[in-house]
Parts: sequence; C-alpha cells; structure tokens
Amino acid sequence: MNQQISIVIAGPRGKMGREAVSMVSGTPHFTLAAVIDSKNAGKKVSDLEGMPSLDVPVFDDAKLCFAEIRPDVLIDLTKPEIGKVHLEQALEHNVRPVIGTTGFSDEDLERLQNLAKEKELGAIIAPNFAIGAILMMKFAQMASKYLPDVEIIEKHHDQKLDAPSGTALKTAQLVREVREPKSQGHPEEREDLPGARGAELDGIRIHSVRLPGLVAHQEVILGGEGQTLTIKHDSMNRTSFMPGVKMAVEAVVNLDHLVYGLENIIE
Ligand SMILES: NC(=O)C1=CN([C@@H]2O[C@H](COP(=O)(O)OP(=O)(O)OC[C@H]3O[C@@H](n4cnc5c(N)ncnc54)[C@H](OP(=O)(O)O)[C@@H]3O)[C@@H](O)[C@H]2O)C=CC1
Ligand SMILES: O=C(O)C1=N[C@H](C(=O)O)C[C@H](O)C1
Repeated sequence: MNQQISIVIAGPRGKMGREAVSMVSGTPHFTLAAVIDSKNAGKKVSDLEGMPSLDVPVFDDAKLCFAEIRPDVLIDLTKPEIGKVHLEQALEHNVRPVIGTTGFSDEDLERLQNLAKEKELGAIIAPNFAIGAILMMKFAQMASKYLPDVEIIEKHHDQKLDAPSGTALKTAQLVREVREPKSQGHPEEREDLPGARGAELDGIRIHSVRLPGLVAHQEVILGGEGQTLTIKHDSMNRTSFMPGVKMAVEAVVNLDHLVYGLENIIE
C-alpha cells in the first residue's frame, strides 16, 4: 500500500501551481494540507479564483506554514528568488522540498546540497518534470560523446522570467560531464550584434526564444562531419509535468540528500 504523504504547495495560483493542486488533490495517497500564496493569507483554497472547492488553508509565510502544518513535502512552483528561500526554510523545518522552480546557479545548488546533507534530509530540484524532456537530456548527453559540437535552442512562452531555461542549463551541464570544454564555431568568429551566438557554458551555445503561443520546447542540435543530429522535446501543456511531480514526491520521502534532476530518480 502507498504511504500517505502530506503536501504543501507554494504558488498555487500559477500556471504550474494550479495543475499541481489538481494532481495532489486527485491522488488518493496524497493529502493537500495547505498552500503558500503571498497575497491570500487566511483564506481557503476554495476562496481563490478558479480553484477547486477545497477546505485547505492558505498561508503567506512558509515558515509559519511548516511550523503549524508539519507537512512531509513542499512542492514549490513560484519564482527563482522565492524557490531558494522556500527550499532552505523547508529543510530547517524538516520538510522535504520538491522544487520545480528554475533559476538556480551552481553556487545556489552547492549551498543547498550542503544544507540537505547537514540535515540528512531528502530534497529534489527538478529543472524539468516531463519524462520526455528528461529522456531528451539523457539522449543529448549520450550523443555528445560522439558528436561533441552541441547547440541548444530552448523556446518558451513569453511570461517566463529566467533565461536560459533550467532545462537548457541542465542539458549543458550533462553534456559538460562527458565532453571536454571546447570552443565551437570558427576560432575567429565575431558577433556583429552582441548575443548573436547565444549564451555559453563551457563552449556549448544556448539560444533562448520567448514567444506567445509557446509552452516549453527544446532542441539539442549536434553536428559532425557531413551530418547533424537533432533531439527535440515539446511540452504542449502543463499536465505533461504532473507524472514527474508525483514521482518526485514519492521519491523524496525516502531520500536523505538533495537530488538535482529527475534523471537521477528514473534510472
Ligand atoms: N520543473 C518543471 O518541470 C517546470 C518548472 N517551471 C518553473 O516553475 C515556476 C513557476 O512557473 P509558472 O507556473 O509558469 O509561473 P507563474 O508565474 O504562472 O506562477 C508563479 C506563481 O508563484 C506565485 N508566487 C510568487 N511569489 C510567491 C511567494 N512569495 N509565495 C507564494 N507564491 C508566490 C505567483 O503569485 P503572484 O500572482 O502573487 O505573483 C504565481 O502564482 C517557474 O520558475 C518555472 O520556470 C515551469 C514549468 C515546468
Ligand atoms: O517556465 C516554464 O514554463 C518552464 N520552465 C522549466 C525550465 O526552465 O526549464 C521547465 C519547462 O521548460 C517549462
């Protein structure tokens, strides 16, 4: 029988938060214990516009919420500067965080990894919860051993705050693990318009597109002599992320350290 897991969601009115509220409240062994919403303290989820009729309290302060509710897991789907703070506060209150919020630097990750280690508490930071996107990243890593010239094009809706996307960064980090840093393109190439060659991580170029109409899409293009390989993933809607969120919640309760990337859970 599945273990009953008590969950708090931060960012419930957001595009991802709404999907998460629906997934958690519809999963028999999950209990939605509270939500964290900085604008609606003291209300119930059922008072929030367009939300399901749930008698679940709304807190504006994460620390207060964790102290009063004592949930097993926090799901954070807010924005970069808030996600980091919530993760730390969750660990301080012995709550295991599942963080979908993107925009973490290498320094942030190291600090948070150390904090989870000190507390011997599970935590997951997942730049992308979609199983197809995780496979796309793994396939790109495998392919870059043989075709080490790699460029990433990520395309998102125009409400996205962070660039490059967490997925593009994670892809570049996975590629970096298996290939030497290298300079791509002509050694004497120049940018006649700054930014024309995109952002760069150890020589891997990342190009970020933001347009209305898009959801979340990424292509990894690898080039070799006389050939290219394109690995592409598209999320058409945000329900595509929910099986991964569910999997992360089920996994984090059995972890005693921070895991960065769901590829470490599905293997
Ligand atoms: N890992 C993954 O697979 C995915 C990750 N993401 C990431 O998830 C995050 C959210 O994305 P998305 O839902 O599209 O964004 P939205 O802007 O739609 O939602 C963000 C929500 O966070 C809320 N928020 C802001 N500050 C706080 C706070 N202090 N406490 C509680 N809630 C707060 C906002 O509320 P308000 O209206 O009050 O500002 C808003 O409702 C982003 O970082 C995005 O990159 C997105 C999709 C998939
Ligand atoms: O903001 C989004 O929408 C998404 N953010 C994540 C990212 O930065 O990679 C995951 C997905 O691409 C959607």
